Amino acid sequence: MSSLGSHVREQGAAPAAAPGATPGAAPAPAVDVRGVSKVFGSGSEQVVALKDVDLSVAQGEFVCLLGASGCGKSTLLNLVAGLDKPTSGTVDTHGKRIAFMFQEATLFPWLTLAQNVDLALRLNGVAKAERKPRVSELLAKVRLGGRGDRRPHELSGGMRQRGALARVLAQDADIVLMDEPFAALDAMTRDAMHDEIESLWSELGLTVMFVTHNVREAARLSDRTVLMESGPGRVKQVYPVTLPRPRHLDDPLLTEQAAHMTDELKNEVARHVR
Ligand SMILES: Nc1ncnc2c1ncn2[C@@H]1O[C@H](COP(=O)(O)OP(=O)(O)OP(=O)(O)O)[C@@H](O)[C@H]1O
Repeated sequence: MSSLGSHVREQGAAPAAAPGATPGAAPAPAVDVRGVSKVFGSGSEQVVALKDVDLSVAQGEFVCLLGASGCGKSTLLNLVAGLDKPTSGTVDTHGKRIAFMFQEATLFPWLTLAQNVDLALRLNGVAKAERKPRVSELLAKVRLGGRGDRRPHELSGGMRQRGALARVLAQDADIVLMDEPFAALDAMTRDAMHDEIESLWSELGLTVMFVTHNVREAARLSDRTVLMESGPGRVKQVYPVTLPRPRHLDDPLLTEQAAHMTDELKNEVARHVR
């Protein structure tokens, strides 16, 4: 483990209290990654995707993972989701419910938006009688009220991601893992989605781990941004982002914070492509 890794652990032990938490109470952990390494393949084909990663995320915390392509961000999310197992080390999510959101909205194209959300509720064990009002409520929450009869191809990219968000909410998750969810959206839509996810996160007390290549997005959204290094993937630096919320991308203080992180990221990318 690097000394920066231990910095993460200290940070994770006592971040800002979660929205709705008892004032002064230490936030409970939602995710504990301890000494995690992940190796793919073997022999000359072997890739050490992660090495000795330590990271704690508190309940209600918003953490962004930033780093050059291939530094293991998605691998780390997959391990937290339980979709894959570490080669060594442990990942503990304390029995919490986890939902995943990807860059491409994973809506079934042959179902309407309402049916997509209904299916997520059904898979979550919600009784039929409760589902219809719940679908309407969830679509209203992501500002898609009245669009439930549309199929995914009839929606804009931003609307599809809102639909994906409604499906995430239908899963009643405590922890939401987001892998570059807004990367394919235009700047204006992305901006609106930032407001959306921030207000849902705050209202519902979600714990979010959010992968991005976009430094300003990380400064806009996160309580802490974790910069990862590549070859092998490790935690390089952790940046607490303490700017008041709601934040605005054009806030000079946010620009300043992002510039600081950009310098480190540029060094990291340059080191990787050398
Ligand atoms: N299933 C797999 N088999 C073999 N190698 C893999 C597998 N999954 C990931 N890798 C390798 O592990 C490393 C980390 O990949 P990962 O996708 O986690 O990085 P990333 O930081 O999310 O990249 P990007 O930003 O480009 O999405 C890369 O070298 C990748 O090629």
